Amino acid sequence: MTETAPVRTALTVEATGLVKRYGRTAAVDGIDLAVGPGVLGLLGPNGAGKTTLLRMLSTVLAPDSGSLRLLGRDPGVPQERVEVRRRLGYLPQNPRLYPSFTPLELVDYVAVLKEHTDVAWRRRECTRVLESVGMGDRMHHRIRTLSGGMQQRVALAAALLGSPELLLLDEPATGLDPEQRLELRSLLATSAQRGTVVLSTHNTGEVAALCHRVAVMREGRVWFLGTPAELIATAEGRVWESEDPDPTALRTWMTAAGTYRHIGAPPAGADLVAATLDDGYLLVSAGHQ
Ligand SMILES: Nc1ncnc2c1ncn2[C@@H]1O[C@H](COP(=O)(O)OP(=O)(O)OP(=O)(O)O)[C@@H](O)[C@H]1O
Repeated sequence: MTETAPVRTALTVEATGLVKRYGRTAAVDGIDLAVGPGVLGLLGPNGAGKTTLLRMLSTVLAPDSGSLRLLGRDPGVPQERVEVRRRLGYLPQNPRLYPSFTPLELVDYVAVLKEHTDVAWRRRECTRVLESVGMGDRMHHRIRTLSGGMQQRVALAAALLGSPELLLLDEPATGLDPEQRLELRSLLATSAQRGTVVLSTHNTGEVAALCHRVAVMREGRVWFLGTPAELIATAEGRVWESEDPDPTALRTWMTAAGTYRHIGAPPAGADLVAATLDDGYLLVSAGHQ
């Protein structure tokens, strides 16, 4: 097989006017996105279109319209798509693993699908990625005997195969205990030194700890794209606390201390408090950036 030289570009993802519909639902409704090296977090409420966007970026799903370039290539062209697939890793939401396979067999199978033909390399690489997610001691156990968090780590190992330049992760921390979440953070920080990581999450703490940039999605669109600090800044001066609920607030909730925290347009004399990433996210996802 003759292979063309990989195209190196500062932008790993270049999307313009990306659209994907399911019947009358526009799951992704005209997204423009330019992503370079580092970790990009996708935040958004249920049904915002995060999974659909990640599935398009992973070449699993073709867009209905718009243009998409991944790693400088056009995934719509079969030959270029093969190269892109070799250079990206994808962890789907709720990955379904073959229960009778062992982790080693499963990860090796993914390596074969990526057309890695060197058996010795595959053995080394599969062992390396399984060890990197803390599954080295269980790589010969049947997947059906593993806990949910362990299965998630096996799926993550498969995504890390070949140290991909573009790593796409759909809620990667699902099922992981706090210690494993910390391990995941350092794994992803390492991956981001080599290329681009795009992950969807509902956890703003994860975004604050890990992401260089954050996109807030709602109804199939990106409503905010910037650094976590910039997302916090959208809420500065718009968060206040009081002893009682405030019906003028956009959102109000009770804190652990029993006081009320509000976001929106503060009334005169309001007791303004420092904004957090949660506040910024809540404002933007409510359509009030
Ligand atoms: N295969 C499908 N068939 C029909 N509708 C779909 C399909 N996949 C997604 N949708 C719809 O597209 C929209 C976006 O869904 P998507 O799964 O991309 O959102 P999400 O942001 O990942 O949500 P969550 O946070 O719940 O995972 C939703 O309205 C969803 O119901």
